[in-house]
Amino acid sequence: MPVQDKDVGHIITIEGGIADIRFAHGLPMIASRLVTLSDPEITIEVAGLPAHDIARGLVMNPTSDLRLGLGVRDTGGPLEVPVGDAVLGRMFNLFGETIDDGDPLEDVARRPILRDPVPLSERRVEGDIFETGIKAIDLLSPLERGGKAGLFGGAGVGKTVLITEMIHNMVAAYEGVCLFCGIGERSREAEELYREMGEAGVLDNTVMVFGQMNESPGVRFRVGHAALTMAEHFRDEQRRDVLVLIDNIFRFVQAGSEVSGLLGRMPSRVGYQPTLGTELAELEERICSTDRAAMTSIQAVYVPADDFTDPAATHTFSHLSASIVLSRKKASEGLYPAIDPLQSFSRMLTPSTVSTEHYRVARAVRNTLAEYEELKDIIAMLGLEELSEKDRATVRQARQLERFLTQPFFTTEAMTGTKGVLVSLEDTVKSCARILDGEFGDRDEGDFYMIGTVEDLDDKGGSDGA
Ligand SMILES: Nc1ncnc2c1ncn2[C@@H]1O[C@H](COP(=O)(O)OP(=O)(O)OP(=O)(O)O)[C@@H](O)[C@H]1O
Repeated sequence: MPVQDKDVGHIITIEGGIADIRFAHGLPMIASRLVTLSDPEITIEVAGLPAHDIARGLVMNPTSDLRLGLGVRDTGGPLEVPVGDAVLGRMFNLFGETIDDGDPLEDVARRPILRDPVPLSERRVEGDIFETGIKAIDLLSPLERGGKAGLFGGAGVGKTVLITEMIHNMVAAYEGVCLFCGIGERSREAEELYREMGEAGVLDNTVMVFGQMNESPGVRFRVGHAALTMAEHFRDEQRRDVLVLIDNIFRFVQAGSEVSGLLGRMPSRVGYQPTLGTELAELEERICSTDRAAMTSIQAVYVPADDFTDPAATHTFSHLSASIVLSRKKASEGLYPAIDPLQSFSRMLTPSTVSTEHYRVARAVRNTLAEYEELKDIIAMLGLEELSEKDRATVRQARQLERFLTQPFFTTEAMTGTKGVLVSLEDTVKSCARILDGEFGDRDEGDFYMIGTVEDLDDKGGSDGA
């Protein structure tokens, strides 16, 4: 389509990642995609209209190629990304360009990255458990098919490892489409994940979208929406279930805060943008299940300085049906996955949704671990010997359970030298019930470390029921 003069403006200021563009004949809409009349094109997203003839935009690409006076064209709508079967097995950036080594996509349907969430009346709550094969999660914070789960933790406690393990365990058996969205993390991780998924042979059902830490705040802020547009197309047009994995949702909040700073908005609580709540809701509310198909999501959430009262963490908590909290203390003791069962929560763990036995065992495990937690102070002051026989038995069982809930991962095999295991929920429940029954008496707690089910204890020797 020939460019009409009325759609063209000129850059009048460039500052940081922000450019002001003067349009002589009418302004573009907020969130419109503008492109420079240069080669290569630079994308600018309209973020504000500070005067009757000026649009203020976020520059999505590196700004070094911009210059004053450069012509800018309004494309008349937001950024668009390709959708449909053509995206399966491919890796994309925010602009919908492929970033793997395959051929570029041509002649594919595209959809705008910004869309309103599905109305409440069309949403559906599933109520089935989504098994992960990871003992500590399936037993104590089961995920919901069609629900949203968060993996919370400070730096380096194992969020990425856990999400990669879930991909490994779930994607091969999953009949729907798996969509992975990387926001603001290391590019190396993206490349590794792509290679691993290719090797595992699950790439055909997978789409990956990345806006990593080296990219502009605008890209990191929008890439989650781009990924959801692709996911929604599978759910709505093809009626296929979708599993959306996001690493890391905190980086989305952080990008929003950077954008807000660039636009000169006054910060709010703890320096975050005043619009944190709405921005997060705009993204999270798009992740939902409908009558057409289920959209399940697992999101890693970085918790700055291990402070769980940080506004980014608390706002994210409120959108989730399950939150799995990773603890630095457990990680430092090598108890991986470093899940803190007392802090983690799932809406699914109720007598009406899980089996009676699962509920009973999960409650008993949690209570035993909670009692042990309370006894720790006394043990530190007086020593284990001062405890009553009953309390000593509780401590013994809790320490066995704590170790039993560790699990060797497939994705860390090369690092730990231990083969990964996947344990069904049924086996986890049975094993924990036997530990709670005291069947393993004084058996060394170390024997329970990094095993699958209690059947594996036989391989470790020693005497059962001593
Ligand atoms: N299940 C596990 N088994 C063995 N080691 C693990 C496990 N999980 C994490 N680790 C160790 O912890 C390190 C950090 O893990 P990971 O990169 O997943 O953390 P993260 O929480 O995503 O960190 P960041 O916030 O920096 O991205 C790993 O490189 C590994 O050494």
